Amino acid sequence: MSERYDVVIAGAGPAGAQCARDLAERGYEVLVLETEPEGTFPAQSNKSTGGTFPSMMGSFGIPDDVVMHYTDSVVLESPDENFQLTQPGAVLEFADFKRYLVRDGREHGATYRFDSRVSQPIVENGEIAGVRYDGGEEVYADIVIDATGPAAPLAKALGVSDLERKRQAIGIEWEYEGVALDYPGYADLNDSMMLRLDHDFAPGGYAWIFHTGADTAKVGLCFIQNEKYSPTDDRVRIDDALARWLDDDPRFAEATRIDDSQHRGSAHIQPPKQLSTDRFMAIGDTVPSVDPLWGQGIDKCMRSGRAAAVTADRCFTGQMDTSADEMTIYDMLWHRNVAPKAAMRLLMTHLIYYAPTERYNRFIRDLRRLSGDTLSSANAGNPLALAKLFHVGDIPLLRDFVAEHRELIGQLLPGPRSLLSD
Ligand SMILES: Cc1cc2nc3c(=O)[nH]c(=O)nc-3n(C[C@H](O)[C@H](O)[C@H](O)COP(=O)(O)OP(=O)(O)OC[C@H]3O[C@@H](n4cnc5c(N)ncnc54)[C@H](O)[C@@H]3O)c2cc1C
Repeated sequence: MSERYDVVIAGAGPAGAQCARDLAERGYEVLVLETEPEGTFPAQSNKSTGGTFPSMMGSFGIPDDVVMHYTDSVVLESPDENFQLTQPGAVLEFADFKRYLVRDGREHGATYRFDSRVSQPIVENGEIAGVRYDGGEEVYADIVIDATGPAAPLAKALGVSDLERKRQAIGIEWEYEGVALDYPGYADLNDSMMLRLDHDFAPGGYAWIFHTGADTAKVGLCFIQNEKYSPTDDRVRIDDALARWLDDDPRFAEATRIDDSQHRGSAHIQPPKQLSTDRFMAIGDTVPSVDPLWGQGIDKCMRSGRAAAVTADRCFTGQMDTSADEMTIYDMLWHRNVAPKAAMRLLMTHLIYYAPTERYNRFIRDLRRLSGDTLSSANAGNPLALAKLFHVGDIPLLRDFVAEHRELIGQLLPGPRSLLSD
Protein backbone atom coordinates (compact mmCIF):
# COMPACT_ATOMS: atom_id res chain seq x y z
CA MET A 1 0.00 0.00 0.00
CA SER A 2 1.28 3.48 -0.79
CA GLU A 3 2.39 5.76 2.02
CA ARG A 4 0.00 8.65 2.76
CA TYR A 5 0.09 11.87 4.86
CA ASP A 6 -2.21 14.84 5.31
CA VAL A 7 0.56 17.15 4.06
CA VAL A 8 3.92 16.48 2.41
CA ILE A 9 6.44 19.34 2.40
CA ALA A 10 9.53 19.37 0.16
CA GLY A 11 12.41 21.23 1.86
CA ALA A 12 13.38 21.79 5.51
CA GLY A 13 14.32 25.48 5.27
CA PRO A 14 12.68 28.08 7.52
CA ALA A 15 9.50 28.06 5.39
CA GLY A 16 8.99 24.29 5.21
CA ALA A 17 10.07 23.63 8.80
CA GLN A 18 7.83 26.39 10.21
CA CYS A 19 4.87 25.10 8.20
CA ALA A 20 5.55 21.58 9.55
CA ARG A 21 5.75 22.92 13.13
CA ASP A 22 2.39 24.65 12.82
CA LEU A 23 0.67 21.68 11.13
CA ALA A 24 2.07 19.13 13.59
CA GLU A 25 0.98 21.31 16.49
CA ARG A 26 -2.56 21.21 15.09
CA GLY A 27 -2.36 17.40 15.04
CA TYR A 28 -1.95 16.81 11.29
CA GLU A 29 0.17 14.00 9.84
CA VAL A 30 2.98 15.87 8.12
CA LEU A 31 6.09 14.58 6.34
CA VAL A 32 9.05 16.82 5.42
CA LEU A 33 11.43 15.53 2.72
CA GLU A 34 14.87 17.20 2.80
CA THR A 35 17.56 16.57 0.20
CA GLU A 36 20.57 16.99 2.51
CA PRO A 37 21.75 14.18 4.82
CA GLU A 38 20.84 14.73 8.46
CA GLY A 39 24.37 14.31 9.85
CA THR A 40 25.71 17.44 8.16
CA PHE A 41 22.45 19.37 7.81
CA PRO A 42 22.48 22.18 6.84
CA ALA A 43 25.58 22.26 4.65
CA GLN A 44 24.89 23.65 1.19
CA SER A 45 21.64 25.18 2.45
CA ASN A 46 23.40 27.00 5.32
CA LYS A 47 23.19 30.06 3.13
CA SER A 48 22.00 32.99 5.20
CA THR A 49 23.50 35.85 7.21
CA GLY A 50 20.60 35.30 9.58
CA GLY A 51 19.91 38.95 10.38
CA THR A 52 16.43 39.25 11.86
CA PHE A 53 14.30 41.24 14.29
CA PRO A 54 12.49 40.66 17.62
CA SER A 55 9.10 40.47 15.89
CA MET A 56 10.20 37.29 14.06
CA MET A 57 11.77 35.80 17.20
CA GLY A 58 8.67 36.50 19.28
CA SER A 59 6.03 35.54 16.71
CA PHE A 60 7.57 32.14 16.08
CA GLY A 61 8.96 31.34 19.54
CA ILE A 62 12.63 31.22 18.49
CA PRO A 63 14.94 30.60 21.47
CA ASP A 64 17.94 32.77 22.35
CA ASP A 65 20.40 29.91 21.94
CA VAL A 66 20.26 30.12 18.11
CA VAL A 67 21.32 33.80 18.26
CA MET A 68 25.02 34.56 17.59
CA HIS A 69 24.74 38.20 18.58
CA TYR A 70 22.05 40.73 19.53
CA THR A 71 22.31 44.11 17.80
CA ASP A 72 20.98 47.57 18.71
CA SER A 73 20.94 49.40 15.40
CA VAL A 74 20.80 49.22 11.63
CA VAL A 75 23.34 51.38 9.75
CA LEU A 76 22.88 52.42 6.12
CA GLU A 77 26.08 53.49 4.41
CA SER A 78 27.01 55.11 1.09
CA PRO A 79 30.59 55.94 0.03
CA ASP A 80 30.64 59.22 2.01
CA GLU A 81 27.64 59.14 4.37
CA ASN A 82 25.98 56.95 6.94
CA PHE A 83 22.73 56.86 8.83
CA GLN A 84 22.21 54.97 12.08
CA LEU A 85 18.72 53.85 13.08
CA THR A 86 18.03 52.48 16.56
CA GLN A 87 16.46 49.11 15.88
CA PRO A 88 17.05 46.02 18.02
CA GLY A 89 17.91 42.92 16.02
CA ALA A 90 19.49 39.48 16.19
CA VAL A 91 22.09 37.82 13.99
CA LEU A 92 21.21 34.12 13.99
CA GLU A 93 23.53 31.15 13.70
CA PHE A 94 21.49 30.05 10.69
CA ALA A 95 22.47 26.37 10.93
CA ASP A 96 21.42 26.19 14.61
CA PHE A 97 18.18 27.98 13.70
CA LYS A 98 17.37 25.43 10.99
CA ARG A 99 18.19 22.51 13.26
CA TYR A 100 16.05 23.99 16.04
CA LEU A 101 13.02 24.22 13.72
CA VAL A 102 13.44 20.56 12.75
CA ARG A 103 13.85 19.43 16.37
CA ASP A 104 10.83 21.40 17.55
CA GLY A 105 8.67 20.17 14.66
CA ARG A 106 9.58 16.60 15.50
CA GLU A 107 8.69 17.15 19.15
CA HIS A 108 5.24 18.22 17.97
CA GLY A 109 4.89 15.08 15.83
CA ALA A 110 6.18 16.03 12.37
CA THR A 111 8.06 13.29 10.47
CA TYR A 112 11.35 14.26 8.78
CA ARG A 113 13.08 12.21 6.11
CA PHE A 114 16.57 13.45 5.20
CA ASP A 115 18.66 12.43 2.19
CA SER A 116 15.40 12.56 0.23
CA ARG A 117 15.55 14.67 -2.89
CA VAL A 118 12.12 15.50 -4.28
CA SER A 119 12.13 15.35 -8.07
CA GLN A 120 8.56 15.74 -9.34
CA PRO A 121 4.87 15.78 -8.48
CA ILE A 122 2.65 12.72 -8.87
CA VAL A 123 -0.33 13.98 -10.86
CA GLU A 124 -3.55 11.94 -11.00
CA ASN A 125 -6.72 13.08 -12.76
CA GLY A 126 -5.10 16.44 -13.40
CA GLU A 127 -4.41 17.07 -9.69
CA ILE A 128 -1.27 16.72 -7.62
CA ALA A 129 -1.61 13.60 -5.46
CA GLY A 130 1.88 13.24 -4.02
CA VAL A 131 5.58 13.46 -4.83
CA ARG A 132 8.36 11.30 -6.22
CA TYR A 133 11.66 11.43 -4.40
CA ASP A 134 15.00 9.68 -4.53
CA GLY A 135 14.31 8.33 -8.01
CA GLY A 136 11.66 5.67 -7.49
CA GLU A 137 10.17 6.50 -4.06
CA GLU A 138 6.60 7.82 -3.82
CA VAL A 139 4.51 9.36 -1.09
CA TYR A 140 0.90 10.57 -1.31
CA ALA A 141 -0.81 13.47 0.50
CA ASP A 142 -3.98 15.55 0.45
CA ILE A 143 -1.88 18.70 0.19
CA VAL A 144 1.66 19.06 -1.18
CA ILE A 145 3.88 22.05 -0.41
CA ASP A 146 7.03 23.12 -2.26
CA ALA A 147 9.45 24.78 0.19
CA THR A 148 12.69 23.98 -1.63
CA GLY A 149 13.72 27.62 -2.15
CA PRO A 150 14.71 28.70 -5.66
CA ALA A 151 15.08 25.02 -6.77
CA ALA A 152 11.25 24.82 -6.89
CA PRO A 153 10.97 21.42 -8.68
CA LEU A 154 7.26 20.96 -7.91
CA ALA A 155 6.17 24.56 -8.44
CA LYS A 156 7.99 24.66 -11.79
CA ALA A 157 6.47 21.36 -12.95
CA LEU A 158 2.98 22.58 -12.03
CA GLY A 159 3.47 25.96 -13.73
CA VAL A 160 2.97 27.80 -10.41
CA SER A 161 6.39 29.35 -10.21
CA ASP A 162 8.00 31.34 -12.97
CA LEU A 163 11.39 32.27 -11.49
CA GLU A 164 13.34 34.27 -14.07
CA ARG A 165 17.11 33.98 -14.19
CA LYS A 166 17.50 37.62 -15.07
CA ARG A 167 15.70 38.54 -11.82
CA GLN A 168 17.93 36.36 -9.67
CA ALA A 169 19.96 38.03 -6.94
CA ILE A 170 23.06 36.14 -5.87
CA GLY A 171 24.71 36.58 -2.49
CA ILE A 172 27.92 35.48 -0.81
CA GLU A 173 29.41 36.11 2.60
CA TRP A 174 32.16 34.93 4.92
CA GLU A 175 32.68 35.38 8.62
CA TYR A 176 35.79 37.40 9.58
CA GLU A 177 37.69 38.13 12.76
CA GLY A 178 39.88 41.16 13.33
CA VAL A 179 37.37 43.57 11.73
CA ALA A 180 37.84 47.23 12.81
CA LEU A 181 34.23 47.92 13.77
CA ASP A 182 34.77 51.51 14.94
CA TYR A 183 37.15 52.87 12.30
CA PRO A 184 37.69 56.66 12.03
CA GLY A 185 35.49 58.24 9.36
CA TYR A 186 32.93 55.39 9.41
CA ALA A 187 29.91 54.71 11.65
CA ASP A 188 30.53 52.64 14.76
CA LEU A 189 29.39 49.16 13.74
CA ASN A 190 29.58 47.58 17.18
CA ASP A 191 26.23 45.84 17.83
CA SER A 192 24.96 46.87 14.37
CA MET A 193 23.82 45.40 11.10
CA MET A 194 25.25 47.61 8.33
CA LEU A 195 24.09 47.73 4.71
CA ARG A 196 26.22 49.63 2.15
CA LEU A 197 24.96 50.99 -1.17
CA ASP A 198 28.00 51.31 -3.44
CA HIS A 199 28.22 49.97 -7.00
CA ASP A 200 32.03 49.94 -6.81
CA PHE A 201 31.78 46.96 -4.47
CA ALA A 202 28.26 45.57 -4.92
CA PRO A 203 27.28 46.42 -8.51
CA GLY A 204 23.49 46.53 -8.73
CA GLY A 205 23.00 45.46 -5.11
CA TYR A 206 24.41 46.10 -1.64
CA ALA A 207 27.16 44.96 0.70
CA TRP A 208 26.95 44.30 4.43
CA ILE A 209 28.81 43.94 7.72
CA PHE A 210 26.80 42.30 10.53
CA HIS A 211 28.55 42.36 13.91
CA THR A 212 28.66 38.91 15.54
CA GLY A 213 30.51 39.78 18.79
CA ALA A 214 34.02 40.95 19.82
CA ASP A 215 35.89 41.80 16.57
CA THR A 216 34.00 39.28 14.41
CA ALA A 217 31.44 40.00 11.70
CA LYS A 218 29.62 38.47 8.76
CA VAL A 219 30.79 40.30 5.63
CA GLY A 220 29.09 39.83 2.29
CA LEU A 221 27.38 41.27 -0.72
CA CYS A 222 24.62 40.51 -3.19
CA PHE A 223 23.43 41.86 -6.50
CA ILE A 224 20.84 41.21 -9.16
CA GLN A 225 22.16 39.56 -12.30
CA ASN A 226 21.97 41.26 -15.68
CA GLU A 227 21.22 44.68 -14.27
CA LYS A 228 22.99 47.85 -15.37
CA TYR A 229 25.85 47.47 -12.91
CA SER A 230 26.05 43.70 -12.65
CA PRO A 231 28.69 41.68 -14.39
CA THR A 232 27.24 39.01 -16.65
CA ASP A 233 29.60 36.26 -15.52
CA ASP A 234 28.29 36.24 -11.96
CA ARG A 235 29.75 33.00 -10.64
CA VAL A 236 33.34 34.20 -10.83
CA ARG A 237 32.79 37.83 -10.27
CA ILE A 238 30.74 37.93 -7.09
CA ASP A 239 33.75 36.43 -5.27
CA ASP A 240 35.98 38.97 -7.02
CA ALA A 241 33.66 41.80 -5.99
CA LEU A 242 33.86 40.72 -2.35
CA ALA A 243 37.65 40.34 -2.57
CA ARG A 244 37.88 43.85 -3.97
CA TRP A 245 35.85 45.37 -1.14
CA LEU A 246 37.97 43.51 1.40
CA ASP A 247 41.15 44.83 -0.24
CA ASP A 248 39.94 48.44 -0.49
CA ASP A 249 38.13 49.03 2.81
CA PRO A 250 40.48 49.86 5.72
CA ARG A 251 38.13 48.17 8.20
CA PHE A 252 39.34 44.83 6.85
CA ALA A 253 43.08 45.59 6.86
CA GLU A 254 43.70 43.25 9.82
CA ALA A 255 40.75 40.92 9.21
CA THR A 256 41.14 37.20 8.62
CA ARG A 257 38.58 34.83 7.18
CA ILE A 258 37.17 32.20 9.55
CA ASP A 259 37.53 28.73 7.99
CA ASP A 260 34.40 26.99 6.67
CA SER A 261 32.24 30.04 7.30
CA GLN A 262 31.03 30.72 3.77
CA HIS A 263 27.32 31.28 3.12
CA ARG A 264 26.15 31.52 -0.48
CA GLY A 265 22.80 31.43 -2.25
CA SER A 266 20.27 33.19 -4.41
CA ALA A 267 16.75 34.57 -4.39
CA HIS A 268 14.50 36.11 -7.02
CA ILE A 269 13.55 39.77 -7.03
CA GLN A 270 10.45 39.72 -9.22
CA PRO A 271 6.69 39.91 -8.92
CA PRO A 272 5.13 36.63 -7.78
CA LYS A 273 2.84 34.87 -10.21
CA GLN A 274 0.48 32.24 -8.91
CA LEU A 275 1.12 30.89 -5.41
CA SER A 276 -1.16 27.84 -5.29
CA THR A 277 -3.30 25.47 -7.29
CA ASP A 278 -5.42 22.37 -6.52
CA ARG A 279 -3.93 20.65 -3.45
CA PHE A 280 -0.70 22.61 -3.78
CA MET A 281 1.06 25.67 -2.29
CA ALA A 282 4.49 27.19 -2.96
CA ILE A 283 6.09 28.83 0.10
CA GLY A 284 9.28 30.63 1.16
CA ASP A 285 11.78 31.49 -1.58
CA THR A 286 10.04 29.06 -3.95
CA VAL A 287 8.01 32.16 -4.78
CA PRO A 288 9.86 35.48 -4.75
CA SER A 289 9.26 36.58 -1.16
CA VAL A 290 12.54 38.07 0.08
CA ASP A 291 11.88 41.65 1.10
CA PRO A 292 13.30 43.31 -1.98
CA LEU A 293 14.56 46.45 -0.27
CA TRP A 294 16.66 45.08 2.58
CA GLY A 295 16.94 41.36 1.92
CA GLN A 296 14.79 40.17 4.83
CA GLY A 297 13.88 36.64 3.77
CA ILE A 298 13.63 34.71 7.03
CA ASP A 299 10.63 36.56 8.43
CA LYS A 300 8.83 36.35 5.06
CA CYS A 301 9.50 32.61 4.80
CA MET A 302 8.28 31.93 8.33
CA ARG A 303 5.13 33.95 7.65
CA SER A 304 4.46 32.12 4.39
CA GLY A 305 4.93 28.76 6.16
CA ARG A 306 2.37 29.84 8.74
CA ALA A 307 -0.04 31.13 6.06
CA ALA A 308 0.16 27.74 4.29
CA ALA A 309 -0.51 25.88 7.56
CA VAL A 310 -3.54 28.10 8.26
CA THR A 311 -4.82 27.45 4.72
CA ALA A 312 -4.36 23.67 5.03
CA ASP A 313 -6.15 23.70 8.39
CA ARG A 314 -9.05 25.58 6.85
CA CYS A 315 -9.22 23.19 3.85
CA PHE A 316 -9.28 20.14 6.15
CA THR A 317 -11.88 21.54 8.55
CA GLY A 318 -15.50 20.44 8.04
CA GLN A 319 -15.99 18.96 4.60
CA MET A 320 -12.49 18.65 3.16
CA ASP A 321 -12.01 20.95 0.17
CA THR A 322 -8.54 21.28 -1.34
CA SER A 323 -9.69 22.76 -4.65
CA ALA A 324 -7.74 25.58 -6.29
CA ASP A 325 -10.51 27.98 -5.23
CA GLU A 326 -10.13 27.10 -1.56
CA MET A 327 -6.32 27.17 -1.75
CA THR A 328 -6.44 30.82 -2.83
CA ILE A 329 -6.92 31.61 0.87
CA TYR A 330 -3.14 31.17 0.93
CA ASP A 331 -2.67 33.71 -1.89
CA MET A 332 -4.84 36.18 0.00
CA LEU A 333 -2.90 35.66 3.26
CA TRP A 334 0.41 35.94 1.38
CA HIS A 335 -0.49 39.30 -0.15
CA ARG A 336 -1.85 40.54 3.18
CA ASN A 337 0.63 39.15 5.74
CA VAL A 338 3.78 38.03 3.92
CA ALA A 339 4.56 40.67 1.31
CA PRO A 340 2.07 43.56 1.36
CA LYS A 341 2.58 46.23 -1.30
CA ALA A 342 5.02 43.91 -3.06
CA ALA A 343 4.70 45.74 -6.40
CA MET A 344 5.67 49.15 -5.03
CA ARG A 345 8.53 47.72 -2.99
CA LEU A 346 9.88 45.78 -5.97
CA LEU A 347 9.81 48.87 -8.12
CA MET A 348 11.63 50.86 -5.43
CA THR A 349 14.24 48.14 -5.11
CA HIS A 350 15.03 48.17 -8.81
CA LEU A 351 15.14 51.96 -8.75
CA ILE A 352 17.51 52.05 -5.77
CA TYR A 353 19.86 49.53 -7.40
CA TYR A 354 19.62 51.49 -10.67
CA ALA A 355 20.64 54.84 -9.17
CA PRO A 356 24.32 55.76 -9.60
CA THR A 357 26.67 55.55 -6.62
CA GLU A 358 26.87 59.38 -6.32
CA ARG A 359 23.09 59.52 -5.73
CA TYR A 360 23.42 57.28 -2.67
CA ASN A 361 25.14 60.01 -0.62
CA ARG A 362 22.11 62.26 -1.00
CA PHE A 363 19.75 59.36 -0.31
CA ILE A 364 21.47 58.70 3.03
CA ARG A 365 21.46 62.42 3.89
CA ASP A 366 17.70 62.50 3.18
CA LEU A 367 17.15 59.50 5.43
CA ARG A 368 18.97 61.34 8.24
CA ARG A 369 16.79 64.39 7.66
CA LEU A 370 13.45 62.52 7.60
CA SER A 371 11.72 61.29 10.73
CA GLY A 372 11.85 57.63 11.71
CA ASP A 373 8.11 57.45 10.94
CA THR A 374 8.61 58.65 7.37
CA LEU A 375 11.32 56.08 6.89
CA SER A 376 9.11 53.27 8.24
CA SER A 377 6.30 54.40 5.91
CA ALA A 378 8.67 54.53 2.93
CA ASN A 379 9.94 51.08 3.81
CA ALA A 380 6.36 49.83 3.93
CA GLY A 381 5.83 51.09 0.37
CA ASN A 382 3.81 54.23 1.19
CA PRO A 383 3.97 56.35 -2.01
CA LEU A 384 3.76 59.70 -0.17
CA ALA A 385 6.65 58.82 2.13
CA LEU A 386 8.64 57.49 -0.84
CA ALA A 387 8.04 60.73 -2.74
CA LYS A 388 9.98 62.59 -0.03
CA LEU A 389 13.12 60.74 -1.14
CA PHE A 390 13.03 62.18 -4.67
CA HIS A 391 14.12 65.57 -6.03
CA VAL A 392 13.68 67.55 -9.25
CA GLY A 393 17.20 66.53 -10.23
CA ASP A 394 16.06 62.89 -10.28
CA ILE A 395 13.80 63.39 -13.31
CA PRO A 396 16.42 62.18 -15.87
CA LEU A 397 17.16 59.16 -13.66
CA LEU A 398 13.45 58.30 -13.40
CA ARG A 399 12.97 58.79 -17.17
CA ASP A 400 15.86 56.41 -17.98
CA PHE A 401 14.62 53.92 -15.39
CA VAL A 402 11.13 53.84 -16.91
CA ALA A 403 12.59 53.48 -20.43
CA GLU A 404 14.78 50.53 -19.41
CA HIS A 405 12.22 48.79 -17.19
CA ARG A 406 9.07 48.93 -19.33
CA GLU A 407 8.52 45.17 -19.14
CA LEU A 408 8.90 45.03 -15.36
CA ILE A 409 6.73 48.09 -14.83
CA GLY A 410 4.08 46.54 -17.09
CA GLN A 411 4.15 43.36 -14.97
CA LEU A 412 3.94 45.30 -11.74
CA LEU A 413 1.40 47.89 -12.79
CA PRO A 414 -1.26 46.27 -14.96
CA GLY A 415 -3.52 49.11 -13.82
CA PRO A 416 -2.75 52.29 -11.91
CA ARG A 417 -4.65 50.97 -8.86
CA SER A 418 -2.37 48.05 -8.14
CA LEU A 419 0.65 50.22 -7.42
CA LEU A 420 -1.12 51.77 -4.50
CA SER A 421 -3.29 48.99 -3.22
CA ASP A 422 -1.89 45.51 -3.93
C1 LIG B 1 23.93 35.13 1.22
C2 LIG B 1 22.53 35.30 1.78
C3 LIG B 1 22.33 36.09 2.91
C4 LIG B 1 21.04 36.24 3.44
N1 LIG B 1 20.89 36.99 4.57
C5 LIG B 1 19.67 37.14 5.12
C6 LIG B 1 19.50 37.87 6.32
O1 LIG B 1 20.46 38.40 6.90
N2 LIG B 1 18.26 37.98 6.83
C7 LIG B 1 17.17 37.40 6.24
O2 LIG B 1 16.06 37.53 6.76
N3 LIG B 1 17.30 36.69 5.09
C8 LIG B 1 18.52 36.54 4.52
N4 LIG B 1 18.66 35.81 3.39
C9 LIG B 1 17.46 35.20 2.79
C10 LIG B 1 17.01 33.95 3.56
O3 LIG B 1 18.13 33.18 3.92
C11 LIG B 1 16.07 33.12 2.71
O4 LIG B 1 15.00 33.95 2.31
C12 LIG B 1 15.53 31.91 3.46
O5 LIG B 1 16.56 31.05 3.87
C13 LIG B 1 14.62 31.12 2.53
O6 LIG B 1 14.04 30.06 3.26
P1 LIG B 1 13.29 28.90 2.48
O7 LIG B 1 12.82 27.96 3.54
O8 LIG B 1 12.31 29.42 1.52
O9 LIG B 1 14.40 28.23 1.56
P2 LIG B 1 15.82 27.64 1.89
O10 LIG B 1 16.42 28.26 3.10
O11 LIG B 1 16.54 27.70 0.58
O12 LIG B 1 15.52 26.13 2.25
C14 LIG B 1 15.15 25.19 1.24
C15 LIG B 1 15.43 23.78 1.76
O13 LIG B 1 14.99 22.86 0.75
C16 LIG B 1 16.01 21.89 0.54
N5 LIG B 1 15.85 21.41 -0.83
C17 LIG B 1 16.23 22.03 -1.98
N6 LIG B 1 15.89 21.28 -3.06
C18 LIG B 1 15.26 20.18 -2.57
C19 LIG B 1 14.65 19.03 -3.19
N7 LIG B 1 14.62 18.86 -4.51
N8 LIG B 1 14.09 18.09 -2.38
C20 LIG B 1 14.10 18.23 -1.01
N9 LIG B 1 14.67 19.29 -0.39
C21 LIG B 1 15.23 20.25 -1.16
C22 LIG B 1 17.30 22.63 0.81
O14 LIG B 1 18.36 21.75 1.12
C23 LIG B 1 16.91 23.52 1.99
O15 LIG B 1 17.08 22.89 3.24
C24 LIG B 1 19.93 35.62 2.83
C25 LIG B 1 20.12 34.83 1.69
C26 LIG B 1 21.40 34.67 1.17
C27 LIG B 1 21.58 33.80 -0.04
